[in-house]
Amino acid sequence: MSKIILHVDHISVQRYGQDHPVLDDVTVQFKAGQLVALCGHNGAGKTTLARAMLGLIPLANGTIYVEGQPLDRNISHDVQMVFQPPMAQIIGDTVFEELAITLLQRDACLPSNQLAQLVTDACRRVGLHVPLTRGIRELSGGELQRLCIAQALLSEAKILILDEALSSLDPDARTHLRQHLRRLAKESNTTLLMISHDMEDVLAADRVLVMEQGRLIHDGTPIDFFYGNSSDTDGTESPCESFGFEPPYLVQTARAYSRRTGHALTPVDEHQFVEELSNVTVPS
Ligand SMILES: Nc1ncnc2c1ncn2[C@@H]1O[C@H](COP(=O)(O)OP(=O)(O)OP(=O)(O)O)[C@@H](O)[C@H]1O
Repeated sequence: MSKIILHVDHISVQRYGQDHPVLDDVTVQFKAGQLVALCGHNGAGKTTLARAMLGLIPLANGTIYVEGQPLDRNISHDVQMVFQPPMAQIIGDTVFEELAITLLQRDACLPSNQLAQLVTDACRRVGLHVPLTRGIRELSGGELQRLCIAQALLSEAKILILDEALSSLDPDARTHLRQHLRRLAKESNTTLLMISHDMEDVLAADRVLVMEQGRLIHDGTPIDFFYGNSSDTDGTESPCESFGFEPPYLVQTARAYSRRTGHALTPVDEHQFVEELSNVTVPS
């Protein structure tokens, strides 16, 4: 069983002049190697939770532990965030410079041939296929997002927070990068916390967290979230709908099929949908 990397233990955050806490007694644990989606309507407290996990916000109550140690300034490099807008975190002039700076911060004596290889590998891992000499200002929005994710992965953080980091990508690039992130989480044993309003992002995650008015109100798998009790074929609302989100087209189609035929399908991607459909026994 993978170990607990980060433990948010009953934390509350109170902003000056506000009656209600912005985070209200939030408790959640994160294991290594998971892609976790964090969703919630505007103002629910998602970014505040992320910033608290980075150690950037004073807590009114509770403690955050990273690998069992209370979070403080000395160990906050274990948690990294891809900020919005992405340019806010860029220092270098070219793709190579940007990634080399991060690598050299880790090991200032890296030989140049190894440095070049590691930069090339980092770009490949996130699907950034541009010359390493390309100027940062010449990158498209999607390429810049990939560069920021590559940089955050090179920092060897144990928890990487992506706050709406896929939002500027076109739908194809978004689908591709989502699958990539899922693989990266497993391969590098990094926990990726993806803050998103996009239900397609949520569908691709291993786990779904939902926040409302500063509280964590749901923690489960995408199947729980989108299909609820999988034996329901009578149109009962799923948690996704009851929290006020619109399920992705794939989920709506599968649920319509289940209601109409009485065969409960719970796919989270197209391949699974086809497989589940092909296993349905049709009465002769
Ligand atoms: N620096 C601040 N000072 C006072 N209140 C703040 C501050 N930052 C955030 N808030 C308030 O805290 C609440 C939660 O904000 P937060 O940005 O965490 O929500 P969110 O879920 O990330 O929202 P969104 O989806 O709109 O980005 C909001 O009511 C917001 O107005």
